[in-house]
Amino acid sequence: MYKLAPSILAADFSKLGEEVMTIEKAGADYIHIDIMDGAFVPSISIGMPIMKSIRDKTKCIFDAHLMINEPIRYVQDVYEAGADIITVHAESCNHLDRTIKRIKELGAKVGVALNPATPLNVLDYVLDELDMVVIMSVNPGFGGQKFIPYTLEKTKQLREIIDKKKLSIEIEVDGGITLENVAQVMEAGADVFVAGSAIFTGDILENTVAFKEVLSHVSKGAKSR
Ligand SMILES: O=C(CO)[C@@H](O)[C@H](O)COP(=O)(O)O
Ligand SMILES: [Fe+2]
Repeated sequence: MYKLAPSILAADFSKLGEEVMTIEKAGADYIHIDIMDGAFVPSISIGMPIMKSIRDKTKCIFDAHLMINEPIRYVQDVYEAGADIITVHAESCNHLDRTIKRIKELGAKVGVALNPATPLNVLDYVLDELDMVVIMSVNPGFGGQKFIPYTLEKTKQLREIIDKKKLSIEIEVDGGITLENVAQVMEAGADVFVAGSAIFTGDILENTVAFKEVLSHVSKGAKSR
């Protein structure tokens, strides 16, 4: 089953609780929460108090995407704020293996994100420890950027590796996904689709329903998951 993970980075924060309830009603699977530190990425976004404030508004899975240097310093706080899946960037961890183990010890699911230019082989020795790999299809730091087409090939390669090893790891693709290009991302082999501006610009309910409609149809070449 394909999953939709609206990124609240593009939400109207003055009515965040309401918007989260709207996307849940329309079928969102994960709530994607982008946490940025102004150091690993240029921008600063939101943190644990905001996560906590919406935790009781929805039963959706909280998918926290940490764009912060040395995220090991904060994984416990993020978990306690309500994260179900905690994703760290391979590029931001001095000790990726230790960071993965720490997240698992907490009882959260663990994801590792790769910037567009980071090769897949950085995951060679840790892949079977992971619940999710996040292929960044934009350079992290901002919503509303254009999808980088070469990340489709990277997604296909990762799909092949995961299938060959018979691992049950979700592939999430994050950045620049729209109703126009989502079918290509499905065909490349992704399981989870992050969409920020494409969900929160205009009618949130209609946008979410439209994405769910596309994701419920297995397009030519795509496998049913
Ligand atoms: O992690 C990031 C950006 O760094 C993403 O989660 C974006 O926030 C997705 O937003 P759109 O590209 O869909 O507007
Ligand atoms: Fe993200």
